[in-house]
Amino acid sequence: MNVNENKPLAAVKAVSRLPVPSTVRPKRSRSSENMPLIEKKRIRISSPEQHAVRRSVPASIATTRPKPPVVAALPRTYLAGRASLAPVRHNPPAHVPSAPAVSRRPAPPPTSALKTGPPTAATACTSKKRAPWDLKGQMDDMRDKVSTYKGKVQDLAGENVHLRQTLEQMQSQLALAGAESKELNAKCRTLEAELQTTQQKLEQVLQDAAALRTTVRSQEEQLSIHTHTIAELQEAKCSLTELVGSTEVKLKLADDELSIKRVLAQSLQTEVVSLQEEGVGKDERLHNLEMERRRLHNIIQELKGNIRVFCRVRPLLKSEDSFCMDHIHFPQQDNKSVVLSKTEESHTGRERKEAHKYDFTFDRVFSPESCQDEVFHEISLLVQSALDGYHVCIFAYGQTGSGKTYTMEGPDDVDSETMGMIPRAVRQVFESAEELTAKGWHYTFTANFLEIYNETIRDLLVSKPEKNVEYEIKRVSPTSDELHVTNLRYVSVSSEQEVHKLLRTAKTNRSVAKTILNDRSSRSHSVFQLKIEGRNETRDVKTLSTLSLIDLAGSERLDKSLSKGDRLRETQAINTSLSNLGLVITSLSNKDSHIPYRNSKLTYLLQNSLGGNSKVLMFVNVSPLDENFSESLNSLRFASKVNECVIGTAQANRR
Ligand SMILES: Nc1ncnc2c1ncn2[C@@H]1O[C@H](COP(=O)(O)OP(=O)(O)OP(=O)(O)O)[C@@H](O)[C@H]1O
Repeated sequence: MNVNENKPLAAVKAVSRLPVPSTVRPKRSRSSENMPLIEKKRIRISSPEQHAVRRSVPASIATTRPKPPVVAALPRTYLAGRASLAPVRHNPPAHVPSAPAVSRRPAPPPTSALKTGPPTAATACTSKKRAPWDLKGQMDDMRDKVSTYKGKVQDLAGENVHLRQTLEQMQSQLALAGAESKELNAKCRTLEAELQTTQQKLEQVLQDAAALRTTVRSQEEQLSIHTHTIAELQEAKCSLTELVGSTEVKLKLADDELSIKRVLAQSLQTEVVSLQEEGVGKDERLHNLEMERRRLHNIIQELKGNIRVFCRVRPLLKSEDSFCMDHIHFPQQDNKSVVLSKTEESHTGRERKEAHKYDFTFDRVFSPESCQDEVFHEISLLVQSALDGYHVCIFAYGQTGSGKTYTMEGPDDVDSETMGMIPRAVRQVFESAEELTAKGWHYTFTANFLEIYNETIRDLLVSKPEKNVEYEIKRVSPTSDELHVTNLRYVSVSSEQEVHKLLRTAKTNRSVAKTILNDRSSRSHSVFQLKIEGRNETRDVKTLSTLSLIDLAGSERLDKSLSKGDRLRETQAINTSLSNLGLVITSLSNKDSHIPYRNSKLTYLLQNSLGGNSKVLMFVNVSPLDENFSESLNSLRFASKVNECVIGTAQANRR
């Protein structure tokens, strides 16, 4: 631009001879000077940025943002134009007030505007070129120009005034806007604080809402459960209602039935009373019949003899196949005879003598074929007597190995068929006692099991006996006939099984002793006693009896056993006690004033069971072996003697 500034002046100097003051000659660019004024105006007005600025002003006024200072907001070119008093036609003042609202970042002025300088007098005259000599014309032109410039200056001054007013307005608006801004800031802060509080509250509310949602969910679950339960309950209620309905119907029917039955019951009650009266009479008759049965039963027993002897010959064992038993015969006519026969040679041995026969008759003879059940059948009435209040004593006598233990207890591998007299008697006692409860009888039982070896007593129910324990036979009291053994174990039993348990214990204890002391069991008496106490409270009757079941020691003779030392003493003791048993029975039979019970422990212990007030049964067990002929003969002779005895009439022990 500066390059072009001096060019018009040079041109003026070159064409004009009139002095032209350099001060009034404005510097103009050649391009600007040559540009028509209207075109310059068009450039300014048509500047799109200016249009944009003007258009944007009203829109900017609407915002609440603080307004920028007017001067700062005006484009530089705009101000520069004014400062240079450029002969540009400005927009009317009416548009100016909107200038303050121009945005802080106005659009850059057009480059053409920057390059445009104010029009010079020379450029104004270019259209009408005066001749160099036409100084007057030139002067007129200059005057026109001056007046034109004056008018412009006036316009600009007016515009300036207007702009100042606008500026003041804008400043006041700015102050207002500042105050408003402060107020708005304060409000904003308040609102921010409120917003913060609200946000906190919102967070709290959200948390609460989350918790509530959880609660709602659980409540919903519970609700669904409850709903389900309610549905079930309703179903149950429906079915119950139906049930109640049907039950009510049934109840009504039952009520009707009940009233009918009440009438029936009344008539039945009357009948019962008459039957009860009848029953009392029948009870009385029944009791009398029971007592009569006992009396008759006793008479039968007495007729059979209060001491009876059964003979039993055992069969040959498998190990005894080589032996024969031709010497024992059982006559066919009855079951009460047994015959022993033996052919004896003469002294010279040349001639054979006739066979000797020894006939024996007993209450019952059992051949080797007889089974345990058959034998027990014959003694069961006697066992029944024990429950009726009679002392009953059953013992087995015979030589060792003749079958005493088998008869009384059974074999080692005992079963229901081979069970001996003791377990069978116990079973019958308990079964009969049970049956008699219907007739008002109640029984209690006490059991003991002992053994007498070499005249000393040992408790078979005690596995490990204490040393130096004395077993003495004594009266229960000085006035009582009842006996008891000191330190002996008396076991209260209430069932057959309990007694069987005791029998097993005794068997074990006996077999232990047998091992320790060379077949001691054969040389000892084993005594099982069951004390039976009965009471009939309605009749005020009591009974007391003892059922004694005894397996005696082997009765072999001293000369045959060739015993020495301890064995001799054992044999002597056995023989003494067995012969004392015979003596007692004989004395009882002879009704002697003195009965030698005290001669042996066995007879002393059994005195009540052997005496007049008891029923005695002796098994004489016989071996089938012919080598035992003489022992068998002795046993049968002893049994015969016993069988001949008649012991006085037994009395039931009733109180
Ligand atoms: N009636 C019988 N039927 C079958 N076997 C029997 C019979 N009697 C006894 N026996 C058997 O004979 C053997 C001897 O019998 P048991 O032991 O009973 O004699 P015991 O007289 O008791 O002898 P001990 O005096 O030594 O005790 C045993 O094996 C036994 O099982």
